Amino acid sequence: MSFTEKVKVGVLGASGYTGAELIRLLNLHPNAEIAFLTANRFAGQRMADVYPHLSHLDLPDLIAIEEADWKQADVIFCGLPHGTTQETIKQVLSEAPESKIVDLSADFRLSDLDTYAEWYGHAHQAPELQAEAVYGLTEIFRDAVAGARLVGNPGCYTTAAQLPLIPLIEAGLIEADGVIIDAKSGVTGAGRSEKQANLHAEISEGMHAYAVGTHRHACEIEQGLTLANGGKAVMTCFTPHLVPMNRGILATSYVKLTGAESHESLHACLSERYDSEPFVHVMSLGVAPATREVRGTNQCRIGVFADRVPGRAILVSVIDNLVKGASGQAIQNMNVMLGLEETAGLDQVAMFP
Ligand SMILES: NC(=O)C1=CN([C@@H]2O[C@H](COP(=O)(O)OP(=O)(O)OC[C@H]3O[C@@H](n4cnc5c(N)ncnc54)[C@H](OP(=O)(O)O)[C@@H]3O)[C@@H](O)[C@H]2O)C=CC1
Ligand SMILES: CC(=O)N[C@@H](CCC(=O)OP(=O)(O)O)C(=O)O
Repeated sequence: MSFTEKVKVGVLGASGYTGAELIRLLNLHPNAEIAFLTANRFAGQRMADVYPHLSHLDLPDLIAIEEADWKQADVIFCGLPHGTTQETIKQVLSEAPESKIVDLSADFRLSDLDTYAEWYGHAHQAPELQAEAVYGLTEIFRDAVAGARLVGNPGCYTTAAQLPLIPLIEAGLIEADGVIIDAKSGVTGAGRSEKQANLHAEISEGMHAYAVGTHRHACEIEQGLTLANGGKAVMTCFTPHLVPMNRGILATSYVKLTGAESHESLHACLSERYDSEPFVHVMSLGVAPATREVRGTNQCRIGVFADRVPGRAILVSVIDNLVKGASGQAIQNMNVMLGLEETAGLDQVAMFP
C-alpha cells in the first residue's frame, strides 16, 4: 500500500481514554489524518467539550457509530468496551472489506473460541474474523501484523508481562509453567465511565488487589507463554492491583531458572533480543525501571534482578497503560500494517518528573 496522501483514520470510542490518547498521538503522526470520531453518550458533542486539552485541534465532532461512513477511513481503531466490538467489526468489514482494523478491546485477542467463551461469558460473535485476527504484540508478532487486516491489540497488563517473559521462555532460560506475575495499574486502566470503585476517595491514599486469581488477562498471558513454550500449555499466577496514579503499569514477575542459568543469562538474552527495538529498553543489570520513565511514551522498560533464593530471578517491567498498553501500540501496529515507519508519531520522551 503506498500513501502519497495521508492515511485516513476513524476512531470508534473517541470519547474514552484510549480514544483521546489516540487523538493526542495521531496529532503528531506525519502520515495520519482523522476522518471521523464516534461516541455513545457523548455523540453529537464537540471533542473540545469532552476533552478540553484537545480544544485547540481541528477535529470532527463526535458522531454515533451508526452515522459513521466506514469508507471514509483506511484504518479504524476500535476503543469500545469488550463484548461490543465483534458485531461492529463484522459490519465494518462486510461493508468496507479493504479497511484495516486495530481493535483495542479484548474481543479479538484469544485465538481459542472456547477459551474466549469461558473467560468472557459468551460465545464469540465473529468466529470467522477471529480466525484471521493477528495478536498485536508488535515486537513478537511483527511479521504477522504486517500482513493483517484485523489486529487484536493486547491488554495493558499482558503487554507489560509478556515482553520480558516470552523471549526467556523461547530461549528455554526459565521454566514456562508457574511464573508469578504481580502487577500494578494506574486508574485510567479502568476507562473513563463513572464507577464508584474508581472515585478519588476509593483510590487515593491506598492500594488494593482485585480479581485475585480470576483476572481475564491471565488467559491472554498464558496464550502468549504457551506459544513461546512451543505449544505446551502453561499456567501462570497473576494478580492485578490498583494504585493511586493515573497512568502506568508495573509488573513484577518471579521466575525459576532452568539448568545452570543465572540472572545474567536472562539479562543477556533480553538485551540481545530487544537491542534493535525502538520501544523496548532493557535496563543495566540490577537497575529497576519506574513508571514515571515511560509516562506518555510507547516505551516498555525491563529490569532484571538476581533473587536471593537460589535458582530464581525477578523481572520488573513498566509501560504506560494508555500508550504501549493501548493506543501507542495500536498506532505502532497501524504503522506496521501499512508499511509506514514503525516509530511514526511515537517518539515521545517521558515528561519528567
Ligand atoms: N484504559 C486502558 O488503559 C486500556 C483499555 N483497553 C481497552 O480499550 C477499550 C477502550 O478502553 P477505554 O478507552 O479505557 O474505555 P472508556 O470507558 O474510557 O471508553 C469507552 C468508549 O466506548 C464508547 N462506548 C461505550 N459503550 C458503547 C456502546 N454500547 N456503543 C458504542 N460506543 C460505546 C464510549 O462512549 P461514551 O463515553 O460517549 O459513552 C467511549 O467512547 C476497552 O475495551 C478497554 O478494555 C485496552 C488496554 C488498556
Ligand atoms: C485498572 C483496570 O481496571 N484495568 C483493566 C484492564 C485494562 C486493559 O488493558 O485491559 P482490557 O483491554 O483487557 O480491558 C481491568 O483490570 O479490567
